[in-house]
Amino acid sequence: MTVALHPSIDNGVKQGTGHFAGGTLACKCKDHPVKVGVKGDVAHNHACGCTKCWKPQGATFSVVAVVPRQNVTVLENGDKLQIVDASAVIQRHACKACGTHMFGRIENKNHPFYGLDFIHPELFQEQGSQAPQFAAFVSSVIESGVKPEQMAGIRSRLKEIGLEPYDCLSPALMDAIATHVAKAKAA
Ligand SMILES: N[C@@H](CCC(=O)N[C@@H](CSCO)C(=O)NCC(=O)O)C(=O)O
Ligand SMILES: [Zn+2]
Ligand SMILES: [Zn+2]
Repeated sequence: MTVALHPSIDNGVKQGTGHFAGGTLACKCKDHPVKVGVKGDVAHNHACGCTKCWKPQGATFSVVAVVPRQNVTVLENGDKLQIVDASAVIQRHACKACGTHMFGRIENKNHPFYGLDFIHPELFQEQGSQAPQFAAFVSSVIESGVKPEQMAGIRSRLKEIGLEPYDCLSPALMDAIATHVAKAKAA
């Protein structure tokens, strides 16, 4: 049996259309689902192995991407949202009833990713958003109970579906963080 990573990539990564105009994210509640509108396509979509990102039941990885925060609007049942951990860098707004994280927001204006919200594209009611590009925080799955002996299989399956595994973020994002830090130091 192949290693299960996340239901949206286990049968292969489906490419985006390249012109996704945005859509509506819906939580898992049958009654009064929380709905969040997102304008435009997502960026830096990735599989994330960290313990903090929301994953559907049984998944080892989350699939998470960023969008400009001004493109994110709560459309329906926002009263069901609560912040999972107010002390975290990314404040994840989750549905109190079903636990689904609807968007994660950075409030620290000095953070390299300030201005970007983290969202889970699998919650889009529409098809065609950017496909996952890489896998991040892969080693962190061990913190959620994956055995170290399983890591070789997980990394090789990620590579097989075209997601380069990194143990932090991708080189492009790590460079963006370092550039921000260098500029802040020079200022
Ligand atoms: N080993 C830790 C790593 C957690 C972590 O640093 N997660 C990243 C990536 S989340 C989306 O890519 C992060 O930026 N976290 C900030 C935050 O969660 O507020 C673990 O697994 O817990
Ligand atoms: Zn819900
Ligand atoms: Zn994460």
